[in-house]
Amino acid sequence: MKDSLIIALDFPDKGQVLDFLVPFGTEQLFVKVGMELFYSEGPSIIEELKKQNHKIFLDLKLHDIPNTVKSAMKVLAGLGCDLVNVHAAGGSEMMAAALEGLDAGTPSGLKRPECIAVTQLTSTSAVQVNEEQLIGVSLQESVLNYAELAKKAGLDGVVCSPHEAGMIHGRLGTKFLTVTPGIRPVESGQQDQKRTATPGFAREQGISAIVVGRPITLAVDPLESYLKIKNDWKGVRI
Ligand SMILES: O=C(O)c1cc(=O)[nH]c(=O)n1[C@@H]1O[C@H](COP(=O)(O)O)[C@@H](O)[C@H]1O
Repeated sequence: MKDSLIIALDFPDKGQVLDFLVPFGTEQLFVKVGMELFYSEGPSIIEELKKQNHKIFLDLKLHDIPNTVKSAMKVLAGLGCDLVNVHAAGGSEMMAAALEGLDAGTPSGLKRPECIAVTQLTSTSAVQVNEEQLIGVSLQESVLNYAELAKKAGLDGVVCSPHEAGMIHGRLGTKFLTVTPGIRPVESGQQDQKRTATPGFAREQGISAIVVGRPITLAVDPLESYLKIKNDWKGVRI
């Protein structure tokens, strides 16, 4: 997990995923399966990606009452993913229940998937936190509050933007994972993301893993884009 570049496989079906992966050959990737792909293909897509030896972040952002999240996590733990997530806004009781479900569902002899909590989505701006959520604290304070709740509940880390990761590591330690989407090389458009940063900025913040979707999946040459972002993220000069 540490220092990973996670590719968001935001595709509508398995056929497009397999086509996308061809140029990567036998390189072991860390990939993210989100709602679109999982809802269209179901658990078989996880099996397929595991067969290809890739590490998997199953991003379903669970957010429900504790009992429902616990039961759902028990099922997801059986799929053999490396990383799963919940929304921190579901609260500390829900996050603790997610872990109970994962512990209960992890097949014996296997490692429980790591579990992280989404703080404030990277598509949310500071203005939206003030004017829509009406929570009375700044975006930064809200992210830190959610991160503290996640840590107290026993989670392994959080999803946040690259701009909050340094603050979170400073308060909660560097072992607590920060996984950051909203990564945009200078030449990429922002699309719906609000709190973005370059891979190089992410490296300077000591972020645990970055998540990159469209700058790779929509690139004319996805492999070239992946390698360029990876080099920038690892600080490799070419
Ligand atoms: O949990 C996530 O992965 C996530 C959280 C968040 O706050 N923001 C965010 O963009 N994501 C996911 O990260 C990916 C980012 O994709 P791109 O914006 O295309 O790079 C998408 O699959 C999102 O669902």
